[in-house]
Amino acid sequence: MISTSLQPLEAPSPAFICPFDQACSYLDAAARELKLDQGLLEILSRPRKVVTVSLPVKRDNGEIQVLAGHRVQHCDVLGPYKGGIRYHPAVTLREVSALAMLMTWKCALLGIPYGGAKGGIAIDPKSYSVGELERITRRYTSELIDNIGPSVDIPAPDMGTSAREMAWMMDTYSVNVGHAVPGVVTGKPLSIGGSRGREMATGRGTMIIVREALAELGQSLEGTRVAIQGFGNVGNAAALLLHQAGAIVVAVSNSAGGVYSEVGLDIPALKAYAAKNRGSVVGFPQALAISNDELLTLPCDVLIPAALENQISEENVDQVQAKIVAEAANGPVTLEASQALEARGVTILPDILTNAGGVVVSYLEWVQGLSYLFWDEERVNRELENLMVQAYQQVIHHAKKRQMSLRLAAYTLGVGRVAQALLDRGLYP
Ligand SMILES: NC(=O)C1=CN([C@@H]2O[C@H](COP(=O)(O)OP(=O)(O)OC[C@H]3O[C@@H](n4cnc5c(N)ncnc54)[C@H](O)[C@@H]3O)[C@@H](O)[C@H]2O)C=CC1
Ligand SMILES: O=C(O)CCC(=O)C(=O)O
Repeated sequence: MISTSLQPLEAPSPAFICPFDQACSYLDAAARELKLDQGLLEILSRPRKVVTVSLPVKRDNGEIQVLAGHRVQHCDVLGPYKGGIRYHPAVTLREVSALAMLMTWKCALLGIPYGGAKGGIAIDPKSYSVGELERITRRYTSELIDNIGPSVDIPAPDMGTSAREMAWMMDTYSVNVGHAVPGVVTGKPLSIGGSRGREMATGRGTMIIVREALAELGQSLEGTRVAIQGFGNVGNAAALLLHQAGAIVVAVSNSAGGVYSEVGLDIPALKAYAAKNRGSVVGFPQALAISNDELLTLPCDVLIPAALENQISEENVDQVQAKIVAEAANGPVTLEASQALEARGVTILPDILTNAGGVVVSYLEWVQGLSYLFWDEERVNRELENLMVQAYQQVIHHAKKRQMSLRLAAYTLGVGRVAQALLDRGLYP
């Protein structure tokens, strides 16, 4: 039997919030601020290369499924394309294109020499066996073989993927070219050239940016009440580091639901519980069950969406009570909701800054690999801390100087650097 999940590129329903349109709106706002030439804006509005491949996969029961695998390369004017690979049922070409564009601005904002890319396959990894996931990942890598490489495009983990998938990608690429090429991916296991600190890096970067934003308000992490949506690689690490720094993590959730404790959750115990329950926090003792919707509107100081896009929208923005929203996920707050929150004086720490810790340590992993010299975790964390704080200071300085939101400031800095590089290179023919 043959089934297919190839996704047609037809227009979505009107209620759909298109992540690519949202990304382009932010780009337009930055372009207006920078007074960018229209032609330059057109170059930046479109991905340079869009690759969609058909992936026939034999399921364990003998069924043949044909999946669609995407890789969108937005811009490589500053260096090789860089960005994660997402396995999630909601993956579409539009979403991957938006996320690729965000990667371009993120890398430029952090001052790391990469362009932006993203990849994805519309599957729920929990519905596939490890063997099936390995076959899918290897086939996807083989299909992309001419489009990736350590100086061309360097994938990394994103939602639904981890060091395990990166190891399969590295091995498949290496076998295809005939020698070991660790630099083709980052976020690898330590045994094949991964970096210490990469697993916690996105959560650590989020903790650093929240800490800096609180300091700006004369506050500290100690005693700050935090709610976190998503308890995967990013949410889980952010929760632990914030807890260790003295914050009170009152609620966390995953796709199955959430848990709440007025006095703060015991995060190490919750991590251990989730590890035994396929990542789910539901049913954790000494906590009240809450829904994902309730988590977003709880009274707290800092709300950290660390799962999917469009979680705070016109539908729930009026009920959000946090004073700071730290976007650990990519695109978790819609454009309209951002404007409503900003009008109420809520600080939004934008995704391209807040979740940049992952790609920063990916860069450090790549640098270590290229120099055949590996650092201890303390050094990795120190370099991460320096780059994150420096980027935060640039954003806050720019926002104050130009009287604009942190998001617009971050975009203006990122887009401005990419535009300047395009001009200096003679428009990148
Ligand atoms: N992994 C990384 O290094 C980076 C990830 N990000 C972004 O962070 C976000 C999360 O990524 P990861 O933690 O890597 O993914 P993950 O796959 O490790 O974890 C995702 C978490 O979100 C939960 N989730 C899924 N749908 C949900 C829903 N509707 N409501 C509540 N929770 C839900 C899952 O159950 C899981 O706990 C994504 O937006 C990703 O693009 C950004 C930068 C780097
Ligand atoms: O680590 C990387 O290269 C990419 C991380 C990523 O996909 C992201 O920042 O959204």
